[in-house]
Amino acid sequence: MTAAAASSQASIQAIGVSKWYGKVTALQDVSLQLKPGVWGLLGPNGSGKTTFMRLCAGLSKPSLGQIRVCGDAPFANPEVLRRIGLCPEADALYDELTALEFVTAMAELSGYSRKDARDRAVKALTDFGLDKAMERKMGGYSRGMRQRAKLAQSVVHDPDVLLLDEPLTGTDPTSRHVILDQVRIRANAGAVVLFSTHVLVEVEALTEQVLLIARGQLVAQGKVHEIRDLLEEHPHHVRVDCDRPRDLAAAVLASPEGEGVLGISFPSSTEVELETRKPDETYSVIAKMIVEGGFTVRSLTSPDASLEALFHYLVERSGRMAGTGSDAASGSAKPYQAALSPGARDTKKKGARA
Ligand SMILES: Nc1ncnc2c1ncn2[C@@H]1O[C@H](COP(=O)(O)OP(=O)(O)OP(=O)(O)O)[C@@H](O)[C@H]1O
Repeated sequence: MTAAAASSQASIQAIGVSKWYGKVTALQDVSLQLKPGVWGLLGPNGSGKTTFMRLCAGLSKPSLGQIRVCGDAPFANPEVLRRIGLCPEADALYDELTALEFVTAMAELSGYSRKDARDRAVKALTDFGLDKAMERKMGGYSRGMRQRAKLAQSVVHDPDVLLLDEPLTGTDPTSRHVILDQVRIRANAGAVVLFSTHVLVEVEALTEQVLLIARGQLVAQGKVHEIRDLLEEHPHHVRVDCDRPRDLAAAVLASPEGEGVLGISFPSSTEVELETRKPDETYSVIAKMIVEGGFTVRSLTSPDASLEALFHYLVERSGRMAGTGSDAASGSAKPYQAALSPGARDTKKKGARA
């Protein structure tokens, strides 16, 4: 590593990165470039978030392609590793140690003297709201406290690149507030913060910049509002559990506002499920028909209100567009990041209707 690279700006770059574990493809041809700021890495379980974080943290090497952190490969590269902080998803703490002992030891591993390491540990633990509990053994900590101890160790050496794998897992609203504040402070100070989660609202509270990953592929990259547009664009399902589901379906279809409905099915004898491209209109027409027809409704739900549905939709659609069928993990589906890059919104819309 050169002196120039050692002082280069904080960044993460992936160039055609794939990672296999035996026959399992955990990541497939991921390319991206991240500058300072907070980046939300969104993906359902098993989509490759942790694998990507581990590659960035230098804990493993890509099977193909290159990862560069601050301009250089992180694997077995102490100069780069010194600039990286990782809060792993796994809850692997030493229960017999106090948080202060643990975070001090982590700072010493980063090369600080015992005294400096301890001072830094006290500051990091205080920043994460553990000032009163730092001398207690972590075995007695709640989940949220354990999470904050892990976060404190990830920032104790003031890293330029902060990798946070599902950092809000098991935290209560107060802990979340503290954690999100610290993430903002680090990003404002010039760090690249990669924040993984499967919950869109967690990211929305922090940043506009989102990377969507599914089945190991980067399926979309853009601003939160662009992702929201995609959510609106993809077919939405509304399920109603009521006394006369077939009559309700007929009433909705007969109404002029029911024209956005693309399909109807009856998952059980008391349920009707409508597929629509215009969820707002469909919700209002259902409500109107329920009142006018005097239906008795037990529940009205959307089975795909979560991001999970969007991931499946994007992966399937990108697979169809690339002519590879729905199993994008085994095909060469084109990710959406190009379509979602600034100035390319029209391309995306055209592609969406193709
Ligand atoms: N060490 C490993 N050996 C074999 N397969 C692995 C290994 N690590 C991950 N995988 C597989 O790679 C894929 C991606 O896993 P990864 O843990 O990166 O996903 P994730 O998005 O972090 O999931 P989660 O949200 O559940 O943590 C999964 O199919 C997983 O089973």
